[in-house]
Amino acid sequence: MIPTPHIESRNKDEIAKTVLMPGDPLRAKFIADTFLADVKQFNGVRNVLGYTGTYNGRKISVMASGMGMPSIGIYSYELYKFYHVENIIRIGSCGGYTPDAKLYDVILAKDAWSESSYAKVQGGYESDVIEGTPELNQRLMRFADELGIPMQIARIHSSDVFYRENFEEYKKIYDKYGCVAVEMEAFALFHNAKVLGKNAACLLTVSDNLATHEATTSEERQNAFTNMMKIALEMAE
Ligand SMILES: O=P(O)(O)O[C@H]1O[C@H](CO)[C@@H](O)[C@H]1O
Ligand SMILES: O=c1cc[nH]c(=O)[nH]1
Repeated sequence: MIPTPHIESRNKDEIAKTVLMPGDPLRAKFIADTFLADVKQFNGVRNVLGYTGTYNGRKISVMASGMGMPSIGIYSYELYKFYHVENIIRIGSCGGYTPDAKLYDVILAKDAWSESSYAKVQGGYESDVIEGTPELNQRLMRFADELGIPMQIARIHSSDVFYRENFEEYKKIYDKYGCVAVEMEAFALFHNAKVLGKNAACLLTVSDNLATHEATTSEERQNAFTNMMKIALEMAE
């Protein structure tokens, strides 16, 4: 069933087996412009930009997910199911829940805890925790090591809500569930990978910290989180 309602490519070979997936379409463009050669744009529907190119001669794609679980739920499902994508690596920004999470730190999500109904509604999944694919995580840990980039492996919180009325709630989520940072997509991505027999991982860069109130700018979130990009790009086939 291609093209899909949200991806305009008519040829599944235009998309690599491994797709890097930032939330921000302009972060996807930055990665294509900065790191890839022989770049071809395969999606522009709704400005959710998608590109395929080569990294050190190896094929890889990068496409935005938009923000939130409904959005990454659509794009990751279409890529896995209709374009035969095998691996999706989310490369996102996150808010630190503890002062130990410093701006620009890279976190690999071992698993995601969420109060979201996404997995239950999509596939009857009852638990509130879903793991990333351990084999992908092993590879990403090795790449980070080889590149000399420090990376923490931890549980994260996937939230449906960016602006909580009760701001202090994050402290309870840290204490009770051990989530070191918050973002808004990994739980749905991990679920889609699980139900479709595919692989998913989530690399995050700390863009702000709820405990210390430090924050990066929107421009830095778009263009400056290059360490996680370099780790993820090593996944090129
Ligand atoms: O920087 P991205 O990948 O969009 O990730 C984070 O930033 C957005 C919120 O500002 C949410 O999508 C959240 O998950
Ligand atoms: O979802 C997110 C991403 C970055 N910072 C936050 O506080 N929340």
